[in-house]
Amino acid sequence: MAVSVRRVLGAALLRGSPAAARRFQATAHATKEKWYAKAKTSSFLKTKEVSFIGAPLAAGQHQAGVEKGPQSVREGGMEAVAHSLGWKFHDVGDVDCEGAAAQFTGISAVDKPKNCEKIGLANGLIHEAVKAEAQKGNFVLTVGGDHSIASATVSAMRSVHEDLCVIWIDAHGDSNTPASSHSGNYHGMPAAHVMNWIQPPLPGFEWLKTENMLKENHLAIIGLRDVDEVERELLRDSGVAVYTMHEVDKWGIGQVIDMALHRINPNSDRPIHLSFDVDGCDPSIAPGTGTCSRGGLTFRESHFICERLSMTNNLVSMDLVEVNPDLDEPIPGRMHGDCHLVTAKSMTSRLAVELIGSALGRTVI
Ligand SMILES: NC(=[NH2+])NCCC[C@H](N)C(=O)O
Repeated sequence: MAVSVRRVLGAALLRGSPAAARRFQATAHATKEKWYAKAKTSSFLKTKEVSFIGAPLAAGQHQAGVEKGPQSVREGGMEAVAHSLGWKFHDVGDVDCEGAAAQFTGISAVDKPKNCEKIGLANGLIHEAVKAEAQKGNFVLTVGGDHSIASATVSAMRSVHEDLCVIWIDAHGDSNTPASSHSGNYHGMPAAHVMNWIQPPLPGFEWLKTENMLKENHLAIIGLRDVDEVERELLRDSGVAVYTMHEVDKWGIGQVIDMALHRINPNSDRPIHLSFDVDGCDPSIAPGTGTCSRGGLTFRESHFICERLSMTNNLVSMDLVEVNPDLDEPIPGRMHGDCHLVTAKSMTSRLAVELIGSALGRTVI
């Protein structure tokens, strides 16, 4: 570490910029973080082991195919990538979302969200699986499925880590209540639900306890550009730290992440969960998802988020959601810089594996 800092400092001085060198030194000192993520795990983890949980839930939206997300990430080389970064990889398998949902056969007690009881039952299983893996002290990687699963994963992580804070990457707020939602789709509601904005309690979600919900000021959402009217008011009036694409344009992703972390984790002493919706990325790099929105995060901005969070040494878990292989586009051709361990067949699945790699500590040098 010392060598690399000196090298960069030296380079800055050689370029005749002592101010830049001082700035670099100040940042290195202030963040108290190591520059190489590869060798370490989060200070909140007991092991350098990833638990991979497949959560093939599709009932929170209407496009078929998103249930194939976990398999596409597995086949895309996830295990090999994790191994190359020094992690043991434990594939827990897929949660039986369909089986759980099939247990509800009646007519739903509510109009909105659609499929409420079915999603609640499936999410209950996901919640238990995530909690069990987190209790072992492993890094928990849950691959969706649609973003509905986040109320299960966040509350499970929160039940193990009381101080948990969450970075939520998304084109959408996912902060609708049944009353504010136009679509009635639950994948537009999990953030609101896990912050206890939805009353009365939803049928099927009896496992979701108030003590495992997230405080508004422990959530930061980044990448927004497609928000519903009432949802906008809800977010504006809340304590959630919201950074839309406007803020990303204005400040750059580096500043935005630092501001977000400062809001939700000011003393860098809280464990962090990353809930990454691939539709936060621009459709030009992530076309295989159900609710695309133009003007999203670039390839580098998306990776920077994962790299930066890995470097905090506080990242304990991650969701990667909304990859829909049926809507995806083929990879146009291999490039020299492509990692040979990533064997995904289509663009968005490939991006998902690569982003998880960055969150697990992949660095250029
Ligand atoms: N996780 C997602 N892709 N959410 C999209 C939500 C879209 C819209 N705001 C809705 O509530 O229906």
